[in-house]
Amino acid sequence: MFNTTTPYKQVFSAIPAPVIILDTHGHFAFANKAAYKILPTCIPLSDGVSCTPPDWLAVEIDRFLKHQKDEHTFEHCLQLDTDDRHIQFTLTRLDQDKQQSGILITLHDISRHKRAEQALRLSEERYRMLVEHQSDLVVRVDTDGRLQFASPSFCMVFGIDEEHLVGRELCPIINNSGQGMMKEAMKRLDCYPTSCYYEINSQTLDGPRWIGWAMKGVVDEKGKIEAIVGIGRDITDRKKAEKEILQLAHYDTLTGLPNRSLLHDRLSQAITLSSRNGSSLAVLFLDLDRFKHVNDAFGHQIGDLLLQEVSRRLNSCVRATDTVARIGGDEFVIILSSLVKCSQAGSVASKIINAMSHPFQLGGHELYSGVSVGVALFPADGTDVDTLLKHADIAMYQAKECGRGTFKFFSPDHNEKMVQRMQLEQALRRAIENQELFLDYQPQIDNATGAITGVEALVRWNHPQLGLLQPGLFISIAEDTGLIIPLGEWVLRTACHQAKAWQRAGHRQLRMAVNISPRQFQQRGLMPMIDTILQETGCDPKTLELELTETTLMDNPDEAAALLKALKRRGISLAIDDFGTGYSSLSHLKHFPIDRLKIDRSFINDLTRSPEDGAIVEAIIAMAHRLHLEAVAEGVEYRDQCTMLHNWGCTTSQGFLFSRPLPAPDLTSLLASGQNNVALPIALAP
Ligand SMILES: Nc1nc2c(ncn2[C@@H]2O[C@H](COP(=O)(O)O[C@H]3[C@@H](O)[C@H](n4cnc5c(=O)[nH]c(N)nc54)O[C@@H]3COP(=O)(O)O)[C@@H](O)[C@H]2O)c(=O)[nH]1
Repeated sequence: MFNTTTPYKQVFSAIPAPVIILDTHGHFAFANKAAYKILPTCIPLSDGVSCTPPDWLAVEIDRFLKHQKDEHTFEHCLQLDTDDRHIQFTLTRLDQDKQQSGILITLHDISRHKRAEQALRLSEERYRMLVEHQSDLVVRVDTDGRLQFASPSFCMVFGIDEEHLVGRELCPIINNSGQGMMKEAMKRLDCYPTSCYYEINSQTLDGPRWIGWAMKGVVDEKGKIEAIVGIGRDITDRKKAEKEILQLAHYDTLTGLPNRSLLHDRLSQAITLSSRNGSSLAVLFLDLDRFKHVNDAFGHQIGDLLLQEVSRRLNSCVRATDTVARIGGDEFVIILSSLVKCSQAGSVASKIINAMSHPFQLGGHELYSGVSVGVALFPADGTDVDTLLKHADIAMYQAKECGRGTFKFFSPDHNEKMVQRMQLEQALRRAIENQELFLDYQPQIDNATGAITGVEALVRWNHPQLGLLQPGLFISIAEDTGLIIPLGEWVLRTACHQAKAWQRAGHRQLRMAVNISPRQFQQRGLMPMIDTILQETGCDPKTLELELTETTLMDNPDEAAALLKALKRRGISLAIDDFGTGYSSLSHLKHFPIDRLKIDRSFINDLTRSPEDGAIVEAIIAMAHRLHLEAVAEGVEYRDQCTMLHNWGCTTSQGFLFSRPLPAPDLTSLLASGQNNVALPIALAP
């Protein structure tokens, strides 16, 4: 029998581990303090007093004794205070003098370990639930890229039998051509084991789908990759949206051509390539001639069809490696890369002009639309994107000035002119509000009496640095930039105010002629603007005359006729300016409610020396009479010109012979000077 007075007791009392000793009958014989702490209710013995152990322990003791083993371990859960405590019991025989003298029980509190185990189990369960029920695809592969695990979603997407997936290579399943992906991922994860991402187009049971794979390396305790876990998500919709956004950002929706932004990229790349291999490239800037007219006359739908057809024709004129871009309404840019000879650019420009000269059959209409092309060369005309585009644009303007339907290479001289033009444009924007504009008035004379029957208002610009500028220098800029709209409105208002002032001063019949530019005439708000000014100034509409060029009217004859009729209804008279220099269709002319034809001064100039000019002028005057129109001669500088005109029946003249354009106060004095007329050439004097 175990003797508790033996040195064992002292030893066991001193150690911190809980220990219990049972006697040979299996009764409690001793428990140290640590054991009491754990089993205060289960070990109801006072030191030295033997008592039987609880049933659950007695069963285990029996089992131990029966099996004759040296050691027996079991776990038991004890309710201590409010806590459940998991205790591991280890039973060992105690021998004294080779006789069994008792059983030693060591206790080990494994509650914390148990809790951790349970937490792990729960967490695993949670992860399993997540993996098995989520739509993302989850795989784990070994370092050879062979599957160790795949989520049910993966098996479903790729039509794989779950039972036969372990050991299969992942790459052939997700993308046949993606064999290298795993190797690459492995290499990358080896260097940076955090994670990497691939987007792979896979053939799934639902057809081709884009899947984004986030890969993460699983490392062993030595930090070496032992597997890769991949989470895949279907990103097909995102890819589609990205493609659409890219398309919108870089391509013109109407024609499908690259837009300005993509053009910049392509041109920049082409410049880099050309610099590297020492080749040339050309930038062609194209602007359709008369596109606005097509839009106005046939509507925007036909205008759109025209732009689409133009795009097709342009593409057919260049190589597949060249770029055709649409950068605005009717503006296109072409990049011709890797030119062998710069003259090639001219050949392509000619080809384009020829392609555009053929009629377009659109929506039942046969349309014609030419194109003007400007060419800038790399590196001669510029070595960066902006300069090349700017110079090609300038060259295009020059082509337009040369009569449309042509091409021009960029020239630095022309550039100088363009720079001046741009400076003037900037200054012109401020000219109206800075009150730098003013009007001169040139008298129109009755050839029979010498009376001043009217005046033409002519705008001038008192430029703060350049001094007095004539309209020939700035009207075309105003027309091209749209500034003609506010400028024209200012001219009309000022002229009407002046007309009203002269009417008040007694010159009630004095006609005030005002030039209306093509763009002003096409402007939708023209009629309301004229009405407002007439109302505002109180000017009698019967004294107002609008001068329009033939080209202005012929651009869209039907609309022009309607507008002219509306003007006539208000009592405003109408004159065709510079007659003979534009292209009038006589059949249209008879439908226009015109009052006067102003014979262009180029015919008057040589009237006395050129029988041809004389014949033209005589014919115009005769035609005017037959059409019940008045003929007015402009640019009359010599008496004999005036005599000839009078003899042919021309009733009115305007020119330096009578008076140069005058400031309003000077004309007021002239009008007030007496007979309200100017000296007529002697031969005509009444
Ligand atoms: N849209 C607008 N156009 C305008 C306006 N004001 C003028 N203009 C147009 O600018 C062109 C040039 O005009 P300008 O330099 O004023 O020249 C006019 C006359 O000075 C000039 N003229 C008149 N008589 C003679 C002459 O005997 N010899 C000669 N060499 N030149 C002469 O002719 C111009 C008037 O021409 P026209 O208008 O065709 O009657 C000119 O086309 C103007 O129309 C404006 O406010 N708006």
